[in-house]
Amino acid sequence: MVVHSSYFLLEFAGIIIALVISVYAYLKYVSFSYWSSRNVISPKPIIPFGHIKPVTTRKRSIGELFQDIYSEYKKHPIIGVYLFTRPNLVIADLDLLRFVLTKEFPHFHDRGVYCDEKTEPLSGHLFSLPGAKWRFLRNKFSPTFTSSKIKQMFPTVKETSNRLSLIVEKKAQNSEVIEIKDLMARFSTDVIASVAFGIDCNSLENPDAEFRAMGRKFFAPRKGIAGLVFAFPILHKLFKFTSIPEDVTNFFMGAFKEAVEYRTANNVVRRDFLDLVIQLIYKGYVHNDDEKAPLPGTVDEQKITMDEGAAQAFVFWVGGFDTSSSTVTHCLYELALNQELQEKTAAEIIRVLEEYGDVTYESIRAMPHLHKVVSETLRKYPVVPILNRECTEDIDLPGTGFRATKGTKIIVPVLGIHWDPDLYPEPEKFDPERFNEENIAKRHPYAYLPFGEGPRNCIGMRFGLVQSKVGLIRMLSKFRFTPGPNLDVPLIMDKANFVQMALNGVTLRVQMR
Ligand code: HEM
Repeated sequence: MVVHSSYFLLEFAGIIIALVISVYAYLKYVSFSYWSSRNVISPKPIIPFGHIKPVTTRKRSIGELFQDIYSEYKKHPIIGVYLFTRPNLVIADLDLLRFVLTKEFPHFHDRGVYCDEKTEPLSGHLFSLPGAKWRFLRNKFSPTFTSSKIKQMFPTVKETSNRLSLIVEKKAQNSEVIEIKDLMARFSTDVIASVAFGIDCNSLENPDAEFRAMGRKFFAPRKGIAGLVFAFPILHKLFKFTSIPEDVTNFFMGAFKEAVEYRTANNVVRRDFLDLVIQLIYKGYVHNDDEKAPLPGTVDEQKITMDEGAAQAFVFWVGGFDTSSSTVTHCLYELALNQELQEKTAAEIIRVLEEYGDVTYESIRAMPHLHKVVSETLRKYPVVPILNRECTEDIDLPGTGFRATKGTKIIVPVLGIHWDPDLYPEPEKFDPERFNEENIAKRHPYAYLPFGEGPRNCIGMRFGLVQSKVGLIRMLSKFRFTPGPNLDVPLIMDKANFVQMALNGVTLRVQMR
């Protein structure tokens, strides 16, 4: 009996060892030889992580991982990496970036991220949709982001910024320390909730408002699986992982449908994103700015569904609130550390506000220094630290000898490029003059990618900039910021978050001017 069971144990151990050796050999000689067999330079992978181990152990964020790889291998135009066993191609050469993002966009028009409209309707949004469906919706929605449409939404941004100012004023009168990141997230939550869902959620006064709570929940890192599902979107389908927590989905679907029904039943017309989405649902196109109905046959009148509308309102919220609030937060942080620059920026703002009477859409354009400061903020802290694309049709990548085949995953290391000392000397230095006309002209246009590039760039760029600048104008025209006692200098970024965000918040002391 004893002899039998020890044979069994030995056999079992032998099978396990043989299995482990076979898997190891397969990974090493098959999976992880993908790049070497195609003569593409690749850092040595760690089995079974490939190159993603520092992210899974929270030593580096995903943006920092690709920054490290770019910095070390940037003399090569393309670099092969593995996210676990999944090959991804990093593009390090700026001309090649232009080729992928713009010139040959039809070969790279997808992101290759999870999207399953049937089981998760909110996942069918512009950011993740592939192919013809993306093109259809991007064409439908582009007219909703023109400057004249954004101008119509300006009063909402301005009114919300007044409320922001009142809240900060109470703190400034006693020279209190405030946590800027959360405050700004509440400001942009209120703006987006109003323009995309028609809801006055007032998270500025009520930090626990449901909209804000749902935002926190959606952006809370989903432990363990985030890196895996980014590398293998198929896991969503296999294991029924949803990309959005169920209660977040129910909340947004409900809020959107209720708002649409209320406006249509009561004939309410407000000049905001929701109104434009309603036009796309009921008419199939948005009115021209001159408000004349288009001639029959001159526009595509194919309507969008309620679910498609809800998914876009959702992505405007996801794409709009954290990006803008992080931008304002990082900017105030840098200005708190550099009082001279803060005074210079405030002086321009105060002078222009006196000239225009108040903050207006036009007054923002009269603040070139503020624009440089915001540009440098987005250079040093690109909220989206990598871009990604998927090759949708085989094509040779010029100057590399490599043919990208359908399905090849592409990564653009934005953080690495923005911190490249050959492009931006002393990259850790905050210097808005990098964005004066002369310096911009000297740089490659693809050396600056905070909003991406090409036909699939950020559709909300104008709105994001307006919202961020109005927040800054309100803050800097009335208040002075200095570092708070617990401020991390330099900022420590949250390694678990895809977007660039300060781990411990940004605490600044605020005083009246
Ligand atoms: C400072 C603010 C913002 C930053 C830094 C930012 C950044 C980005 C970046 C880097 C991308 C990817 C572009 C690419 O792959 O080439 C993107 C895509 C997108 N953004 Fe923004 N964004 C901001 C504000 C907004 C706002 C306010 C909205 C909506 C109201 C928005 C909606 C979107 C959407 C829908 C996409 C996907 C576009 C597509 O694939 O067609 N973003 N954004």
